This record gives sequence, C-alpha cells and structure tokens, in this order.
Amino acid sequence: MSLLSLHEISKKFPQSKQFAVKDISLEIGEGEILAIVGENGSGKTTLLKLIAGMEHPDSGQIIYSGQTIVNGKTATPANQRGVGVVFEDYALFPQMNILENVRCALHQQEKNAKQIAKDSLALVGLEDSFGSYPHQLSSGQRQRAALARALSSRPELLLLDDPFKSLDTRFKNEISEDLRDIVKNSGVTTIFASHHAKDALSVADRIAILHKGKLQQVDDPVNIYKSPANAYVANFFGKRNEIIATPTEDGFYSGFGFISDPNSKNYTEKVKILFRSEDAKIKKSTEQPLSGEVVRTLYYGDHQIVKLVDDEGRQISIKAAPNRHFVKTDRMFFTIGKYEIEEAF
Ligand SMILES: Nc1ncnc2c1ncn2[C@@H]1O[C@H](COP(=O)(O)OP(=O)(O)OP(=O)(O)O)[C@@H](O)[C@H]1O
Repeated sequence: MSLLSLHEISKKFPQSKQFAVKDISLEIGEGEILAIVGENGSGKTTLLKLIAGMEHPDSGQIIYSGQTIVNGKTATPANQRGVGVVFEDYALFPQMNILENVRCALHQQEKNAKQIAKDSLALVGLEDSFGSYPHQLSSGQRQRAALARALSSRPELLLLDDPFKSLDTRFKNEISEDLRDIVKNSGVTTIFASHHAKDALSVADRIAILHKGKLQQVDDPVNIYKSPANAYVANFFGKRNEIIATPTEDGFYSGFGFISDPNSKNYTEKVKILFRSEDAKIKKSTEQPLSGEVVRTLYYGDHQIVKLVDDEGRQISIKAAPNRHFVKTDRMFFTIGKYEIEEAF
C-alpha cells in the first residue's frame, strides 16, 4: 500500500524562470527505500522540502497516510506531518553530547526518553559514543547521530538529503551498506536524495531520476541500470561507448569492424551503437569481427579498463579482468553483448 502519493507536483521559485520541479507524480510504498537521484540543481532538495512541508508547491496534491496534506496551495503545516528529516548539515547542537542531541528531539513528556535515545543510537552503531560531542565525531558518525535523532521520534517517513555528500569514498561505501540495514531494521519508509547514482543502486529499493525538475524514470535499480528509459538515464550511470556505424542488409559497418544484426534493415542513415564498457567481452580469437588497437590500460584493483582505438583514432573502453596483461599497440578482439542503436544525426 502507498504511504505517500505525489500527484503532478510543480514548484517555481519567484525569482526563477524555470520550474524547480515540474509535474512530479510518485508513489512510495510502506517500508520502501526510494532514492531521488539527479545532478546539482535537478530539484531533489526542493522535492524533499515539499514533502516535509518546508516549501509549498504551486500546484498538485500530496496524500500521506491516507490524508491529503497538500492540495494546491492548501497544506498541512510541517510539524503536523510526522515526517523525520535529515538535511545535509545534520544540524546537531554542538554544545550537547549526542545522547542529549537525540533526546532533545523527543517530546518532553515522552516516557523512557533516555532509553529510546540510547536504543536509537545503538541502532546506528553509536552505543559507545553517548557522551561524545559532535566535534569529537567523524563526519560519518555525525551523520549516523543525525539519523538516530530522526529515527528516535519513530516517524512513519524519513527524508534524508544527500546522506553521502560529505563522506570520503571508503566511508561512503561503509555507510551506504549500513544505511540500508539501519532503515530496513527500523522499518521506516525512507526517501533519500543523492547525486551519486551508484550509491543509490546499492541502497534503494527503487530509484527516481530527476533532470531539470522532471522525472525521467522511476524503477528498481536493475531496470534503471539495464533498461534505461532514455539516453539521459543511461549516461547518468557512466558514459557509454559510442561507435558510429553504417547500416547494411545484415548488420552495421564501423571503424572497429562489422556488427552482424538483422535490425540494421530498419535504418537507412548512420547510427550510433551505444554500449557500456562491461557489455563488451574480450576474445582471443582473431576470427572475431570486431577489433581495435590498445592505446592505454587503467588499473582499478578489481578490474581494468582497456582503451582501444579504430583506424581513425575513435576511442572506446572495455572492462577487463584485473590480472590480464595488455600491451600497447596490440590488436585486441572483442564482441559486444548488449547495445542500443540510435540514429546518429
Ligand atoms: N529558495 C530558492 N529560491 C530560488 N531558487 C531556488 C531555491 N531553492 C532552490 N532553487 C532553485 O531550484 C532548482 C532546484 O534546486 P534544488 O536545491 O532542489 O536542487 P538539488 O537537486 O537539490 O541540487 P543540489 O544537488 O545542488 O543540492 C535550482 O535551479 C535552484 O537554483
């Protein structure tokens, strides 16, 4: 069942010419983790603020827990929505230790407030740091403390704005795994915004891609990655290789060789063959129709990227196992497993 439904939500700030978000319709199920992903300025924070009640839309409806909380310009105040929010700066009080920080988020009359605060901190793995002050914690720990504070009041819905933003890569990987466990263990429906596409893939149940305030695709991580709805979504997860090719009766001719494909009949003009580096496979046999000259290899520990050029110097990248040795100027043979065809011009 949907906990939250957005219907054609639009918002334009008075000083701005463009809509920050435009015609957004979304459903979020109970217990679900939804990632809102997009570049800087794509409208992620605005969307979270509209859900939280910190901004008001120009038009559209929001239904939350069966109640219409926004209907055009009529809206339930933020403090009556029961939504927990963690925005980028974490907003922990510097003069309070983290137990006090979490406790003060609870209602004064709340029985067992101290125990609830301790349990929330234990949930995020900070049971040994009750007495620490925010400045004594790493940014990842501060982020967890802010998460504990938001979870302590047991919101039905938790909104996290870019929870990975100020974390270095090593820590980010750790936190993104933890974040999924923490919110799933708490059972709280969660929406988080991120401009890191790959973090969203491992944390979210579903991903909503925003571009210039408009939703491009909402789907589970596998479908978003494997079946992107458009070129913007596809390139958001890493730029794809692009081979320009000429259609014939039974395939496409390119600078890297012939790609046999009966779909070529549907094209009359040059096309782009688009594929990810991991969708090409290196082959030993010289009978493979596709090949290029090795110009560079980049080593990443668990894999390498081999850069190949055709006779005219156009470059593509192919993912390879980390233990293989490639020699510059060698000819490398490959096949492409999965690709998309687009008209080139
Ligand atoms: N208070 C405001 N007044 C005017 N324009 C605003 C305001 N807040 C956001 N905007 C504009 O709305 C658009 C969306 O901004 P928003 O902060 O929602 O994007 P974002 O995806 O969260 O970006 P980032 O990743 O940089 O945080 C931007 O063009 C931004 O300049």
